[in-house]
Amino acid sequence: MLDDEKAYVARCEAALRRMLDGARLNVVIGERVAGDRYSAERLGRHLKSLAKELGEEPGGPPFFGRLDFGSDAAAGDHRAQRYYIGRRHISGDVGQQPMVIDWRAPVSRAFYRAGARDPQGVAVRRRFGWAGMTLTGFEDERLDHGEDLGATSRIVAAEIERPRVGPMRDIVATIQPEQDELVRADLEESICVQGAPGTGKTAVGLHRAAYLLYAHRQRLERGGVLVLGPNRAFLGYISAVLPALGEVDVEQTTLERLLAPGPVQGVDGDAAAAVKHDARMADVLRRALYGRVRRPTGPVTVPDGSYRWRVAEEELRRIVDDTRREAPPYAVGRERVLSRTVTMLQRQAEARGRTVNAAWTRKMGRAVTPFLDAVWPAVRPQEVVAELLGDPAALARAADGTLTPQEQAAIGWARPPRTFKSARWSAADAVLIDEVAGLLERPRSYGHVIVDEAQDLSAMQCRAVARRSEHGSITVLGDLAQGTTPWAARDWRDRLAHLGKPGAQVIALTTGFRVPAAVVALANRLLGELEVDVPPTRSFRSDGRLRVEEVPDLTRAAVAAVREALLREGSIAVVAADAAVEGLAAALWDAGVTITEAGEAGDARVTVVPATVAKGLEYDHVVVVEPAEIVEAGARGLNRLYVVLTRAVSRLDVLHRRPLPPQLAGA
Ligand SMILES: Nc1ncnc2c1ncn2[C@@H]1O[C@H](COP(=O)(O)OP(=O)(O)OP(=O)(O)O)[C@@H](O)[C@H]1O
Repeated sequence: MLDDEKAYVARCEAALRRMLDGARLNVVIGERVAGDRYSAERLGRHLKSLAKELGEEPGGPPFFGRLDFGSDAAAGDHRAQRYYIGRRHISGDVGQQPMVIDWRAPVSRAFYRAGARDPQGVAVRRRFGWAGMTLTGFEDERLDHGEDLGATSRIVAAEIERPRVGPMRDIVATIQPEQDELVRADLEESICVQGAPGTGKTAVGLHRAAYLLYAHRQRLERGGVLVLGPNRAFLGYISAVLPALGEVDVEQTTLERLLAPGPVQGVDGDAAAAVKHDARMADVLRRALYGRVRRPTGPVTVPDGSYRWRVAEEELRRIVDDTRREAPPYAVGRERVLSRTVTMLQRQAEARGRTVNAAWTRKMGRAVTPFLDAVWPAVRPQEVVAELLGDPAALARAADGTLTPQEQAAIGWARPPRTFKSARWSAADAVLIDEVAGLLERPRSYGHVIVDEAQDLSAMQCRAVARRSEHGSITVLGDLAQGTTPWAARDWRDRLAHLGKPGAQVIALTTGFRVPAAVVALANRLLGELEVDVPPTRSFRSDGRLRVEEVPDLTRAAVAAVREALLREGSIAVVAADAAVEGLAAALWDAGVTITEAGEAGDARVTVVPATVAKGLEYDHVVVVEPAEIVEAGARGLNRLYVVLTRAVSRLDVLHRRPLPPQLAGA
């Protein structure tokens, strides 16, 4: 029977080659047959992108599952049909059904969701085991006989427990039913996934992106899909997943880089950052911007040949007041005031029998500009923020009743730059500038935005995301227990409101696929102290090893732990307080151990990871150095330690010289 399946593999590979050859040939023919140059180019571009998609796709097994539908009515249209499920669609011969169905196609849903209790018409579900490109075996579940292995399937368990090497991989072959529900949620639905470490939030988010692009290709290609992660190391770690699923056009970045593409030059103190990230700043900025709009004083008069046109002060006031009431984006408002004023002039001119054309309108527009600059001046967002932070009187005007005098003092610049162009903007300033830019002009709205580690976003950062998903939906991924920024969320409701999706459903994932049970138990000792209400997690994994050791020399012990870990397969990380990282890296280097930077692709199996960068990453073997120092290194230190302790897939060593934090004592 395995031989039959191997023969099918060979047929699939041949069919895939034919598809690729066909696509390439179409490019050539398409260029020749198109009637005119315009359609030749359009057709060519379309066919080339198809060929590129097919050709660029990284190789891999052609399928991972098979569904045999039963012959009763429950099977519906699929009665007695057999389907192979894989990462990509493979066409059959002309008039024949596909050799392999895309995992995202509607019929594939049963592969993930069918169970003994609800077989969905499926008689047998087959999972295939592979070693590289070689088919090594399969495992059947006779759902029609009530057989349902669920996550105890040998093949599923092997995939989840495999030692981790290199960057994150896709999980299409083993998506669990509760994950699949989130992956395939409707495009219109915004969802928030609260999940403990290793429950698959990131995996779910990335697969959801791939699913939505498949199900709503045209709409999303127009709007675009954006994935936001916490830092560069994290993005490096996840960057290969979507391309492996055939999706190369998803923008993956950090919010910081999205808002300030250049380097951030300024640094805020804690007090200033706290105020700048507070939702009240939205009000302050709005007032600062609209404080520039002035009441017209006096009429506008414009000489025009032997005539002189005039708009009275009263009328000008009405124009400005009406425009303010309509509340368009600021830049649109300016255009409106201009065109309404010119219209008034035009009416007078036409009443006098003057012929009015485009050149005349432009001339009037120029003549009205000084008035416009006085009542509704053009501004740049940086200018507004610089004035606010650099001029205490301006700040007081905009923040009166909203920020206390102390808060105003905290964000004011001690030494304002000469002009806004020479300001050294901080990361928080970039968020403020973006808020003003959003008042001036609405930014591009994506079709779907996926925000990972969203618990760490401030209210103002959430608003920046909301502006970019105004006409789309979002997937919010996070864990309240892993919040490490000073403004991290303690509950999801207010964050979802700032994200512009107050009605989004919050769904919890509670099965952990990364962290072994013994390690979960250790980390859970901290949960009670983190002041968040999150459901407990059940670890899928009973394997794994935890070692907590008091040592006289941390560096020497860390080097020894790494040496021992190197005897086995898998990635290794030494995680320590940021200040200790350099010393540890140097010691490992001296001991002849090659290391790579967190999130960088490299051959070395060992990484030294600063505690502040560890979020979202995972390694097969983790060596945590001096927990007490990690806790002390900043606010929310216990949350930080919780993140650090939950990065291990197989083995965790906790090395300490000083006493462990009391919550871990006796571990
Ligand atoms: N259904 C699954 N099958 C196989 N592996 C899975 C499955 N779900 C999750 N995993 C694996 O478990 C690990 C943790 O997943 P992921 O990083 O998505 O979790 P997370 O909830 O984002 O964790 P964290 O909160 O720590 O960032 C990954 O290696 C992922 O590939």
